[in-house]
Amino acid sequence: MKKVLSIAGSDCSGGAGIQADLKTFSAHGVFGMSVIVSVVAENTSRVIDIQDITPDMIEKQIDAVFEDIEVDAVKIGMLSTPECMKAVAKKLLQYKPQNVVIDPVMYAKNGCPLMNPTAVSTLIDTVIPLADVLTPNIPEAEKIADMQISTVSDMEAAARKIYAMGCKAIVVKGGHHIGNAVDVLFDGENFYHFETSRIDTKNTHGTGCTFSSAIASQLAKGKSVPLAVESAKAYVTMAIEHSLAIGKGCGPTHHFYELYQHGLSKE
Ligand SMILES: Nc1ncnc2c1ncn2[C@@H]1O[C@H](COP(=O)(O)OP(=O)(O)OP(=O)(O)O)[C@@H](O)[C@H]1O
Ligand SMILES: Cc1ncc(CO)c(N)n1
Repeated sequence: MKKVLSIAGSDCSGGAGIQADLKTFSAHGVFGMSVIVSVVAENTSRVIDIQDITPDMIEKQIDAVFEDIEVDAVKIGMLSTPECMKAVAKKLLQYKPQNVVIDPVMYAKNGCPLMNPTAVSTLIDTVIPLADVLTPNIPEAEKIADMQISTVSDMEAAARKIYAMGCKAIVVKGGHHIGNAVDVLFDGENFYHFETSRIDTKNTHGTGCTFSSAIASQLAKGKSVPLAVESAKAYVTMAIEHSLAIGKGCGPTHHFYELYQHGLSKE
């Protein structure tokens, strides 16, 4: 069985973060592991507080996994401060895992900040160059590329600009756009567009976590980057179609075995 590690924050309400990652891994039939970087007291409506795990403890969790288990892919989510980023980057440079998917989480769906704004330069200098696939949403891509994004060609321009920062491929996600949900992948050579109709729901908490974890799962199983992104887009679309009206705010995506079994090939 392929083994995939999530390095991310914990969402106690279960819809995003480490919890969404582990559910996505299970639905893909890969063995999920987790290194917790921050504990977030949050729900579908708001973030109440964040407690970062110490850099030393982040490093020790990563050591515990890598000294014992062969890791086929890593998904990285919320890294709230430069200190957390540096601890994770140091260990990635030490263990050099394959198939690193980085979701540069800055805000929750309800608009609450999850990354300290002063950490953007550390994200660019130390984290982005470690990504095989980077998956910013539009507001994140705007911050990283320092430009406004209003059209699909702006998404392409931002993808080029961020690619030049050292990641091997980038997907600018179109969940925050209007009209169809278009994601733009750039691998340094080609652009690929993955487009679906926009699903009319407010229950999109954790879509980005679901998408990046699905990409990591598919890369672990040997798919190329474009095929892994295509399949992850199909997975997250189904997970949004079946999303749950849980809580008072933006409800979570749904991961269930039947969805995987009937909707996607098991491979
Ligand atoms: N309403 C929607 N209908 C169809 N697809 C959507 C919708 N919202 C998001 N998506 C898709 O979900 C995936 C995640 O994109 P999105 O931009 O929502 O990520 P995100 O903002 O990082 O998510 P989050 O921060 O909640 O984890 C993308 O493939 C995007 O196209
Ligand atoms: C812990 C965590 N990571 C990521 C997100 C982004 O949705 C969230 N809301 N919470």
